[in-house]
Amino acid sequence: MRFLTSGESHGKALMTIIEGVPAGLRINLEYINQELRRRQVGYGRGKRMEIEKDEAEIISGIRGGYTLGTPIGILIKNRDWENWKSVMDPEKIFEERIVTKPRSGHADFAGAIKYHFEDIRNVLERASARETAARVAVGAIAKTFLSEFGIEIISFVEAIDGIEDSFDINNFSWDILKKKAESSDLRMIDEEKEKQAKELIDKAKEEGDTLGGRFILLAKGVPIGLGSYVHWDRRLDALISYAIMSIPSVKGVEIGEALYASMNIGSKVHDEFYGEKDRFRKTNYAGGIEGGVSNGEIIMVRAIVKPVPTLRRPLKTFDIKEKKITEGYYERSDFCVVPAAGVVGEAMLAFILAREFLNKFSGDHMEEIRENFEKYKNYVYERLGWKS
Ligand SMILES: Cc1cc2nc3c(=O)[nH]c(=O)nc-3n(C[C@H](O)[C@H](O)[C@H](O)COP(=O)(O)O)c2cc1C
Ligand SMILES: C=C(O[C@@H]1CC(C(=O)O)=C[C@@H](OP(=O)(O)O)[C@H]1O)C(=O)O
Repeated sequence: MRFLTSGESHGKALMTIIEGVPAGLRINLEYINQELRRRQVGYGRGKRMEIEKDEAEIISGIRGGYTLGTPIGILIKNRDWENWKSVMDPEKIFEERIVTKPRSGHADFAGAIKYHFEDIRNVLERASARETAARVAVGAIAKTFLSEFGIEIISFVEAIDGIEDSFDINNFSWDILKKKAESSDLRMIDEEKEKQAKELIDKAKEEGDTLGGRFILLAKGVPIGLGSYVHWDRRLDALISYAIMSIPSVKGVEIGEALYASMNIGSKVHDEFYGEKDRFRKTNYAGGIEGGVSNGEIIMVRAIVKPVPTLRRPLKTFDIKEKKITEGYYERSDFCVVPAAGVVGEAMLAFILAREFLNKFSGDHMEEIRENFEKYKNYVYERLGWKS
């Protein structure tokens, strides 16, 4: 399974083609749109989200509600394009709106030099995280596929700036976590902490600044044996890190409680076997992956998100036309994107897990994959002495 996306932030639309989705998977368009909405809302978003109302248009690969096994094409229109038609004209250059002042923290500077552009807009249009809407549509399909095999993914915000929620991978309720994350627009679990974080975001907004934080992704029901230890580019932890790190503004990825483990002795952090079907390990500091292979425990990924770079009180910049240090510029921006980035994280994790699941239990139709999976499940039960 693979996908490509195309589209500029203020262009006509975003597009994606997902290839390798097996035939016979039931697709619910409303579910895709629901996922797109989850990415759009979230405390700390700016004015652009008041313009956009992301909706997926299925172009190909799905008929009568089921996948055909052919490439799936999806289109998401940019409502804001109406306001940018002339600037984004594919044929005429719009001289009056050329951007020559790179914003620190964006691809603006390095991108303009790398691609020989005089107009930084050529960089920022594609480097923009607007593209992540297309990824979320892909993720909705991956999640639909995974749910057929009892695999579920959730995310929540663990920290905004210095305000931290506490999370214990060894002792938490999946249902409570999921419900709390979904019932709030900052996706934090502790109500008091969330209140404090919102106040901090409001303050940053007032002062023309931005905030970062962390989100956590959890995947439950992942079978033993996705990924592999046999080659560097097949390790599941490496594949997941790559995918999560590709999200704009994510600057760090941690699998399980790696930082905690690095500061503690081995006997405290390696997950001893307990042996029961409902509690096979005593702890899950490894976050469900050992040696690059899923071990049947909940997969845990933590992502570190930087404060978004466009500031209402912009930093000094180097004008690439005038070739001198000057004042930066500001149009509009989000103030905090940690909750939205978490939803994109779910999509990327879902894609990697679906792809690796298909690598292991491959088939052209869902029925074939189901058969392969059931056979393997029986084998695992037998190996571990469990009753099915
Ligand atoms: C959903 C989402 C929305 C974002 N919105 C903004 C924004 O409004 N303003 C901004 O400066 N950066 C925003 N970013 C982050 C930038 O796209 C990102 O920091 C920039 O492209 C540089 O990439 P890097 O941070 O990965 O190095 C957003 C990121 C995400 C995931
Ligand atoms: C459009 C989205 O996010 C955009 C991501 C983004 C950036 O620099 O990454 C900058 C902003 O774009 P604009 O300058 O048009 O307001 C965000 O709104 C989106 O998430 O759908």
